[in-house]
Amino acid sequence: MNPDLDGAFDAIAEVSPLVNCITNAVTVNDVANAALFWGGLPVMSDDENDVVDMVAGADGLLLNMGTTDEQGVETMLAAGRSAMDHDVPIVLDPVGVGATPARDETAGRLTTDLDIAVINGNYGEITALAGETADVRGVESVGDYSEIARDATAVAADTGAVVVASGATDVVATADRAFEIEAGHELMGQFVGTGCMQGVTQAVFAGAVTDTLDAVLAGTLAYGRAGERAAAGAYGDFEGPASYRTAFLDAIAGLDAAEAAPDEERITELH
Ligand SMILES: Nc1ncnc2c1ncn2[C@@H]1O[C@H](COP(=O)(O)OP(=O)(O)O)[C@@H](O)[C@H]1O
Ligand SMILES: Cc1ncsc1CCOP(=O)(O)O
Ligand SMILES: [Mg+2]
Repeated sequence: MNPDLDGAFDAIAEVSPLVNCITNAVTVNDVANAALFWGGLPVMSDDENDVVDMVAGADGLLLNMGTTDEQGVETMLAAGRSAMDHDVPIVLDPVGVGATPARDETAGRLTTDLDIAVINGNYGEITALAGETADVRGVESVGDYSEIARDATAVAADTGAVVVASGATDVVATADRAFEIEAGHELMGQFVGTGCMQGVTQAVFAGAVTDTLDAVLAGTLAYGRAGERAAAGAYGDFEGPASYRTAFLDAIAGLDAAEAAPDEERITELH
């Protein structure tokens, strides 16, 4: 199956979803531009005095815990409560969960106290959230994850979120369905920020497309296709990972539903 890319791109053009991102200091600019280039409106409010009101009028909230601290977690919880009060979908990127106890505790608080619409993490992070043994070094997923679909499903069942486990093959799971998405390029794993930009991609798509699973399948496929089109040179020549990053951002900006649509089916429903 392939998702309704025409519907998703039209919805984003119509809504121009405002997405408040509380995100890490490493990739914040790439996250803002990825949101803008898809057709959303990014705002990076992270002051508790401001963010509660900002989220009240937003279409999406991204919580990326890459460089958060104690105050940052409280701000995320306040922003998340505002999102829940105003039916704003929350996307969680549990960066580095499984690497330290503090990160495990933060992810536990966010998933317990908030009603999360989408969790987008790499294989190691999703496996750690499932309570299974994971090998997360800093923010990198290392190790072998042959049970990733089972573990993503367990996280979905536990939290009610649509779960995206990113890797060479992305896995998307709800409590009762799971999919593999074959899209993307290995160059996407060779610079910092593609996980973070995938998180904000979910927030833009979920901020415009009513059904969260439809939004995530379309957003995940489109994101991978942007990586492929850039790798194919459709957005200019590149010399290595740094210039590929620029081509990749240009691909997000340039991609429309027709270019995002692959020639063959890329999504397999596992169950
Ligand atoms: N070898 C690969 N082949 C295809 N896509 C990849 C590959 N490595 C990473 N990606 C893509 O890059 C994005 C970020 O994934 P990942 O590297 O797992 O996240 P993170 O940066 O959070 O560790 C995802 O869309 C993923 O599909
Ligand atoms: C390196 C680093 N350290 C804390 S957050 C961060 C960025 C992680 O980015 P991504 O998960 O997109 O690779
Ligand atoms: Mg990541």
